[in-house]
Amino acid sequence: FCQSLLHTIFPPEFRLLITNLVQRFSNYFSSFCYFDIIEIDGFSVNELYNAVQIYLSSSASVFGNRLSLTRALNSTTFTFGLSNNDRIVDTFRGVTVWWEHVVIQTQSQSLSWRSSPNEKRFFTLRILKKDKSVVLDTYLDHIMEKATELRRKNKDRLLYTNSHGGSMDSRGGNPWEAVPFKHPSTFDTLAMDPDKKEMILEDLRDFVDGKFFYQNRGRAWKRGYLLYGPPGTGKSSMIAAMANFLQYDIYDLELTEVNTNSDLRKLLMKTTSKSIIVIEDIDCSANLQNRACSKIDSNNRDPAGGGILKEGSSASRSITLSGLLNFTDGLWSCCGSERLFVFTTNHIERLDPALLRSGRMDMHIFMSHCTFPSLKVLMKNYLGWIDGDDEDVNSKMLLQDLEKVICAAEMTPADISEILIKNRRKDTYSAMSELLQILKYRRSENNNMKKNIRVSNDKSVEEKYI
Ligand SMILES: Nc1ncnc2c1ncn2[C@@H]1O[C@H](COP(=O)(O)OP(=O)(O)OP(=O)(O)O)[C@@H](O)[C@H]1O
Ligand SMILES: [Mg+2]
Repeated sequence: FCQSLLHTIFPPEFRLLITNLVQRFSNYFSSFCYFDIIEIDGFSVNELYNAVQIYLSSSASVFGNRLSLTRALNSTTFTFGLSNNDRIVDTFRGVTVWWEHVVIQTQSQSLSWRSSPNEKRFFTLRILKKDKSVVLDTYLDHIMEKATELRRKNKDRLLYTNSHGGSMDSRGGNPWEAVPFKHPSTFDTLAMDPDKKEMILEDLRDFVDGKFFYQNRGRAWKRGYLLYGPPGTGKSSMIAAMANFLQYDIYDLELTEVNTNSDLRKLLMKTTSKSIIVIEDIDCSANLQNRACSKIDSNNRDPAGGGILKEGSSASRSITLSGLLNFTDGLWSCCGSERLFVFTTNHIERLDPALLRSGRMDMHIFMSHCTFPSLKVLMKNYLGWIDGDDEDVNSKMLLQDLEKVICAAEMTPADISEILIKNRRKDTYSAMSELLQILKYRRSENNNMKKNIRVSNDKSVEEKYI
């Protein structure tokens, strides 16, 4: 009625003025304010619109009755979204906000060769005026952060490798090449002492939650792990389990491909946060005995006392131990945050103490030969054996026998996995009996070998005296 009255009485310019005035007047007395977050801002996509969409998808899946469902390329999960013109309420630090997803059909303006979208989409955020500062100062940042986290969670994680050394590729881009990371190892399938496993998990949880702890103590938000032990004890499997647990990408650094310290630095600068930087078999990767000897003298002679180094050998490259130390602990190491450095070796005694000190390698984890608790995990993995399910006396005795021989057999989890894979079609009891025979055989072999060593040692002592 008011509108038609306006139309008949007032001229158009005057009508606009009055409408504006009424709007201002009602805005002045309303306790709400509104923000429109438009999908396309001019010609570019509004990042905040995408972030809100992802952010709301997490709560929409819980509260919504009618939702849109999408699955993006390279995504591992489905994404829920608000349907057109649907609403949702969210709360943040005690503040309630109302979201509406508005879709307006627009008419195509011209006949052009480019198909233009004929929908205008935006989110409207309605908040109480008194909450404006909370929303603008922290809520929107919280949405952006949460969206980045969800995006990372839903995306395939990547395994990077430096196939071009540290130099930029011909396209001037990233020195790292990536493939989707699909390793299925988890802490559940990892065979190791349960206490040790829990200690590592606790350490990883602490690290992830430690943003403010590290910041307040003036430390770079990074942590170093050294995994050492015989081949086949699960060092690489542990790295995969860590990445799967933390949902991090992995940068597998092939040190022998890197020619100079500056290339090493470039590689480091191109890694992202929330990642694990891995150097496998660090003792074989380069000549890194100590800081001084890693420098090559003018005659290309190994300063540690060795002969002249062959051209192109790892030591004749100019990557040095101090370069590697700076990589893990120097000023450059904090150019990103929330990163783990994991080094593996079969021979910890060959590593320079500088590399092992806390702050560089904060945790030294020994991956041992298979123990009884590890064996239980492997039997669960490969035979579907469940602890406590062995009711009959024979099975219980078999289990006790396995416990007695497992340590003396000195077999790695990789060896035992192979035996269990071969016998996985047999029933659990037969597979375990087969394993017991092999363990007993390995134990007696080990005992004989130790005896022979003792005899030869005794003989050499006798010869010395004669
Ligand atoms: N602790 C373990 N838990 C579960 N599986 C294991 C474990 N150790 C070894 N395996 C099995 O053995 C295979 C080889 O293990 P992995 O590559 O992790 O050993 P590694 O310690 O890295 O050996 P290397 O020192 O030769 O690199 C894995 O594919 C896995 O199936
Ligand atoms: Mg390995």
